[in-house]
Amino acid sequence: MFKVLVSDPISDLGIQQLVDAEDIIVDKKPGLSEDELVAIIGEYDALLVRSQTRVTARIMEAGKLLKVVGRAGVGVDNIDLDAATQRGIIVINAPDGNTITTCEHTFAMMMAVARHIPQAYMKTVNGVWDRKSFLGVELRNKVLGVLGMGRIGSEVAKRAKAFGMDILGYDPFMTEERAEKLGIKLASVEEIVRNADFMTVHTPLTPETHHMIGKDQFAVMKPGMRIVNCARGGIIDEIALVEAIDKGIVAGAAFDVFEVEPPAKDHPFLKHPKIIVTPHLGASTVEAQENVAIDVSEQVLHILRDEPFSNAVNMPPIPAGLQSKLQPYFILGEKLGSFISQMTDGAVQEIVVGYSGDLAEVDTQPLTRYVVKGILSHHLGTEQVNVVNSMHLAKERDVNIVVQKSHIAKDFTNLVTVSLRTKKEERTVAGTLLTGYGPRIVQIDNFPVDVTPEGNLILISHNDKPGIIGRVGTLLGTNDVNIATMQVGRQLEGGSAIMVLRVDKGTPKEVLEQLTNLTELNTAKEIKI
Ligand SMILES: NC(=O)C1=CN([C@@H]2O[C@H](COP(=O)(O)OP(=O)(O)OC[C@H]3O[C@@H](n4cnc5c(N)ncnc54)[C@H](O)[C@@H]3O)[C@@H](O)[C@H]2O)C=CC1
Ligand SMILES: O=C(O)CCC(=O)C(=O)O
Repeated sequence: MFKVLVSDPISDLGIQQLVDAEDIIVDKKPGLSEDELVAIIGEYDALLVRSQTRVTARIMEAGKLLKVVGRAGVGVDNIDLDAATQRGIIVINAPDGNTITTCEHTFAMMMAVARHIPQAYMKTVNGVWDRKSFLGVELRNKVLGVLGMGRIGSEVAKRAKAFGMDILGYDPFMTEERAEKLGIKLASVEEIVRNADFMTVHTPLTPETHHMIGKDQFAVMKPGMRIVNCARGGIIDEIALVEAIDKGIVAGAAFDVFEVEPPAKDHPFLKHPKIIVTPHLGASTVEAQENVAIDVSEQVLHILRDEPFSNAVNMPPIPAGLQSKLQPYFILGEKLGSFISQMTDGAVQEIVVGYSGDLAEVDTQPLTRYVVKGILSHHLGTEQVNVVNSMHLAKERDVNIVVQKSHIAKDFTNLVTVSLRTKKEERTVAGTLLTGYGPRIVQIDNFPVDVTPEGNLILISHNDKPGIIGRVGTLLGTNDVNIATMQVGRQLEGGSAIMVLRVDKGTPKEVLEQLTNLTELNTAKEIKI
């Protein structure tokens, strides 16, 4: 017998298959505190949550029998994934079941902000017949900017076309071919901000998307823009948005999500006449709640019964015999993927992974998953990508993956080479495991290097001229960025060269910009591993 605890309000119909299963006992106990959960979780094999329960390390520590945490929805930001992975608890989500519902909520919000529906409703029910204050705008012939063209963003774009809108889309994984199929135009964030009349965000919240619409973007924004956020609080800088509305740059905003939920009582959105809000209702329809509960219950059943399952967010499927041989390479592969995705610009089209030397002899499929995970995590967020789903996510985004093997690894017993082809460029890194020293990057493009892929790095491309290293050192020093180690690689004296610096902390954007302005310096990128 397995025991399943449902700790959030989850559709009864959706979990019926669990209730009906002869080998499962389901307990529904919504609204428990962390302490209360810690006290009872020890007797359960599975925990089913929506977004209210915060599944903390303490809860998982106390869940001695816990095999799986099921999230009835997409975002798993309420679950401590590292703690789950450390304890071998599988976390699964239901990524598809609420796509259409959230897309439709986005439209409800877009229409409501275009026509002032909540504000007009409030006046009307309060007895004021005001037909003058609420002049709206049409969606027809307007430009809609969609940031994040995944499941929900793509559905929004399809429907916006039916409203006669022109769509500009931005997504690091969007290729020209997919954009053409969807009938949208690819654009940069800046192009969207400068040209769109409406803008909607559908990305996860990652370090890269945090405040991706902030002061700088509002400064160049097309006046009269209307903004919708039904994805995650924090993608749009809330304070900067209020300022932009008050300056007359933004005409209105509709938010379903907040940086802190629920928002404080004095949150500036709550009393602002041009901002409309809903309490994270994007996925709240009968259909979506049934869908996600059915999906997640099905997978929980499979996991408890030791059957093949899908939608794991954190579990690496490693064939037992290969575990010990490949384990150290998993770390190397993921680091190479993370490094190359941060050094490369443009929408990813192809990933070529080469295995040379001893590695050519073994089944490297699990290792490729780690490389792809490292690449995709930079754009999709570490919470969403894992070695179970990385290949699937790449395929979903039309990213071609090529694996090459060679028995000869010049100068090394083993070498993993990763090349990334994007619309803009093709870049390469190669790495090896040095016995006793761990992972090393030994090649960046055509330059031989010896870099430990760890911590805060700055990758600089420059011309090999006297004085450049000194200028870089002085600039970083005056900006309080301390260099721990430095590696320089070049092919020919006086030719193009690269520098990899390890610094003690993150490098501010302005300092990277100042670096690129130095004579003989071409690019400077921060890489965090
Ligand atoms: N309000 C609500 O109740 C709901 C909110 N959501 C949220 O909506 C968001 C989107 O969900 P899905 O479409 O299902 O996810 P998805 O994973 O299918 O799509 C996200 C897309 O964002 C793109 N992206 C990542 N970084 C980017 C960047 N810097 N710039 C532009 N695009 C970037 C990714 O490439 C990906 O294609 C998620 O944050 C999810 O948690 C989802 C369902 C309900
Ligand atoms: O369960 C909910 O209502 C939240 C949905 C959501 O934000 C998600 O699925 O990411």
